[in-house]
Amino acid sequence: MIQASHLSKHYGDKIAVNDVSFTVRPGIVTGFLGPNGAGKSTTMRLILGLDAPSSGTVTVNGKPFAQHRRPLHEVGALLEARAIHTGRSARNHLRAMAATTGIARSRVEDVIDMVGLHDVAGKRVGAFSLGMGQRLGIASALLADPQTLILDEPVNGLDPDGVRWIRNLLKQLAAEGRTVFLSSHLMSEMAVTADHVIVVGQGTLLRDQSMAEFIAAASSAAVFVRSPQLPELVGELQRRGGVVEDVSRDGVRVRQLTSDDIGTFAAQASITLYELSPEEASLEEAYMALTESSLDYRSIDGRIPAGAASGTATEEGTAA
Ligand SMILES: Nc1ncnc2c1ncn2[C@@H]1O[C@H](COP(=O)(O)OP(=O)(O)OP(=O)(O)O)[C@@H](O)[C@H]1O
Repeated sequence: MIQASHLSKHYGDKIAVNDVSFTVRPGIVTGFLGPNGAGKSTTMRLILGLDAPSSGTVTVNGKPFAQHRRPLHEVGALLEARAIHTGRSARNHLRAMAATTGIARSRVEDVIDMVGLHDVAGKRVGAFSLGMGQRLGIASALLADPQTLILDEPVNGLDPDGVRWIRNLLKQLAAEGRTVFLSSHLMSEMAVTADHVIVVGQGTLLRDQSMAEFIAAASSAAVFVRSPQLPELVGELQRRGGVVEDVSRDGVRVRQLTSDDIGTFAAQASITLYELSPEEASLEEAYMALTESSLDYRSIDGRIPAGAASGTATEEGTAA
């Protein structure tokens, strides 16, 4: 469990994190969302004791990270943009980490297998692709079998196979009762990975709620219906209090009635339905609606300038 309480971080007069309080619970995947510069990486660094808060506190399993006797057994982390320029092989890199943290050598082979690096474990890390580097970073994070995982943009640089692999891995780790906290700009992926979302904008907490609640709040509460008996259906639904919009040859959008109501009323009037779809916003739509006003890097024509694009280009992932 990660608990932030009135956490703030200032760099000179720049407020990176502004009085943020939240709890990241075990057993689920929690997504950390926000525009570029919103304070996500800073918050993660504060959790890991890599930076000191200006005020407030943040604890992992009840204590500040640095006060744990064996911190790497408590928290595994993958942070962005710190390349490992080493002539060592992946296996030797992990063995060196294991030796300095009192972890059995056999565990190194376990994590190599777990992250799918078996075929390249003898290869020099400096020659790794971005995706291989990310897998090595994840292996490093998992090495001490920690209860809590903090991952900054873990899917960065992974191919579709790698993205699916990490999604399943994170869900499995959460199902084992671990705390999993990850940031990503890839909304479609976050939507299918995270159960809960914490959204920040310009350093402040904008939302802390379940994925389902976050999406439902942005959804229109309309239902799209298709029927070969559209005129009869429209008449029936209006009689029952439905507000009917966008009638076309394809179908109709209905408000003020639920999909259950519409299905029941259509059946009672012996009207055939071909489709009955509650209209739900995507995570991207929900996120954009919330953060539109807090984008730091909007240029005048609305494009994100080069260098501020989502997903930070890292050469290789690494573990804290
Ligand atoms: N060491 C630092 N010195 C000065 N300002 C900093 C420092 N670290 C971060 N900042 C500033 O704090 C703000 C938050 O940055 P942070 O990297 O935490 O955002 P982020 O949400 O992780 O962004 P991204 O999605 O681009 O990774 C930014 O305005 C950034 O420029």
